[in-house]
Amino acid sequence: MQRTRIKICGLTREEDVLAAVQAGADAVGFVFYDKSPRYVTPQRAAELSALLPPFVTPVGLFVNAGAAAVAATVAAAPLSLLQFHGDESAQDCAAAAQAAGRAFMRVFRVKPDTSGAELLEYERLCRASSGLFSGLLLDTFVDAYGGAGKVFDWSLIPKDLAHRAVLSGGLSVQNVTGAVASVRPYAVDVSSGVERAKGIKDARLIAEFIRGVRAADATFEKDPHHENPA
Ligand SMILES: O=C(O)c1ccccc1N[C@@H]1O[C@H](COP(=O)(O)O)[C@@H](O)[C@H]1O
Repeated sequence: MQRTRIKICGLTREEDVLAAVQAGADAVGFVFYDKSPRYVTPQRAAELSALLPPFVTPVGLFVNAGAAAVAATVAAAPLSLLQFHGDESAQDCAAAAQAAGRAFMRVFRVKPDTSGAELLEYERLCRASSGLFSGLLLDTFVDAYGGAGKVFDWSLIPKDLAHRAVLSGGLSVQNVTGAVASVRPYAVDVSSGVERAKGIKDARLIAEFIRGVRAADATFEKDPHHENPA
C-alpha cells in the first residue's frame, strides 16, 4: 500500500502547527529565509517545534544560508531534517548538512525544458556528494525561490524517480489528488495552497489537502494490478 508522506511548510503560528498535526501531517516546515513572508527565527521555530508529538518531523528550510548559519539554526531549534531550497551547490549542501549533523533534501526547480535525464543526473550527483542526502524535492522554477504556488509539468518526472521524490509547487486542495494519482511521489510538500494569507494557514484547507492525498492513496490500494512504484 502506498502512503504518500505529507509536509506542510511555512508554519508561523501555534494553531497552524496543531492543525497540521491533528490532520495527520508527517512533517512541518519552518522557513529560515528572511525574504519570505513565512520567515521565522530559530527561537520561534523552537517554540513551534515544542508542540510536535513524536514522529512528526520538523524540517528547516534554507535559501543560500551557508554552513555556519545552518549549524547555528540547528543548535537553536530542534530540526530533524534540512531543506536546501536555493542555489546551493552539491558541495554547499554537503558542507552545511555535515556542519549541522543533519540529513537534507535538495530542491530542483523544474523548468518547461527540464529533461528527465537531467533530473536523474542531478539526483545521482546529490547522492554521490554526501551520505546525508535524503532525497530530491521538485518545485517549479519561478523568479522567487519558492512558496509561489506555481505548478510545473508533472509528466517531466521520470517514473523511476517519482517514487522517491518529494513533489511540490502549486499543490492545492484542487489538484493534489490528481497529482498524487498521476505522479505517485514519495511525498508531497505544500505551502501557499493551504493558506488564507501569506504565512497564515487555514486548518480546513490543511485537512482537505491531506484528505485529498489519502483519496489518491486509497485508489492504489483498490488497484493491485497498477504498477507499484516502490
Ligand atoms: O514557503 C516559502 O516562503 C519558501 C520560500 C523560499 C523557498 C521555498 C519556500 N517554500 C517551498 O516552496 C515550495 C512550493 O511552495 P508552494 O506550495 O507552491 O507555495 C514548497 O516546497 C515549500 O516548502
